[in-house]
Amino acid sequence: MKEKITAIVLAAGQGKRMHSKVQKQFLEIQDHPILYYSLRCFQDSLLIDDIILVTGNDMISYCKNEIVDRYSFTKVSIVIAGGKERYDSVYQGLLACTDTDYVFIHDGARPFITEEILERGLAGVRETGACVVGMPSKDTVKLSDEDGFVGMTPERKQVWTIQTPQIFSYDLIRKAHESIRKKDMSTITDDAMVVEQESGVKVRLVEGSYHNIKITTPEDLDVAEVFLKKIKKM
Ligand SMILES: Nc1ccn([C@@H]2O[C@H](COP(=O)(O)OP(=O)(O)OP(=O)(O)O)[C@@H](O)[C@H]2O)c(=O)n1
Ligand SMILES: C[C@](O)(CO)[C@H](O)COP(=O)(O)O
Repeated sequence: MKEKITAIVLAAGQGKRMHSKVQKQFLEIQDHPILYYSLRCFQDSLLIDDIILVTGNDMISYCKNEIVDRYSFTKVSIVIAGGKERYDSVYQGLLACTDTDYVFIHDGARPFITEEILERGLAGVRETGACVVGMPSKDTVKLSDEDGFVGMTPERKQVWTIQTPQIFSYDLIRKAHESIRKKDMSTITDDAMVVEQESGVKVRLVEGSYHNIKITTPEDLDVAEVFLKKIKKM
């Protein structure tokens, strides 16, 4: 039987670091909400069968009417409410999956994914069941000690900055979430950490792109405008 691949797109965050009235995933760049761009990529992708859109309880109608229906995102099978933390929203997305073999978990605040990134992610997840996209760090990274001094400097060629999508075999990520939810999750900032901590499975790193930024603070909007203008010219 053909395997089923689901994208879980996260749009339930408050965007506190953006300091805007409208949550950042709904801010418009080049006439479309930021959330539109990643949904467009998943909708058009030959790899993706369905999309679960996770948003705030108060934004479900908006997402259904102004995003899913308006842009005919027919692969969106359900729009559901997320939770307080990102990992709570991911968990709600996982619970909403039906007969899924692989999940692509993606930040709705990352508009610049491409079909090539999805292809690399799918090839990567087939190796062990867990794959994250990221890019080798262009900066030297230092870990601070508790007093604000340099604790250590990892060798740069081993340092990657991590993006989304993060791609998993459904059973693996679901079991890892069930297991970690009984513990302290306060240090969990991405999906791979859940698998790293709760299973012996190695997570494959594949290249995303340096364009695949997360819109987090106001200056990211300026960068996104420039990237989009460039993409539109291509
Ligand atoms: N409870 C949450 C928190 C985050 N997200 C989503 O996860 C992605 C990455 O999170 P981040 O950039 O940290 O978004 P926010 O939590 O909205 O930002 P902030 O931390 O500045 O409040 C975003 O698409 C965001 O909407 C989510 O679905 N549910
Ligand atoms: C998952 C993530 O986008 C990978 O870079 C990131 O860790 C999300 O972190 P945030 O604290 O929600 O910005």
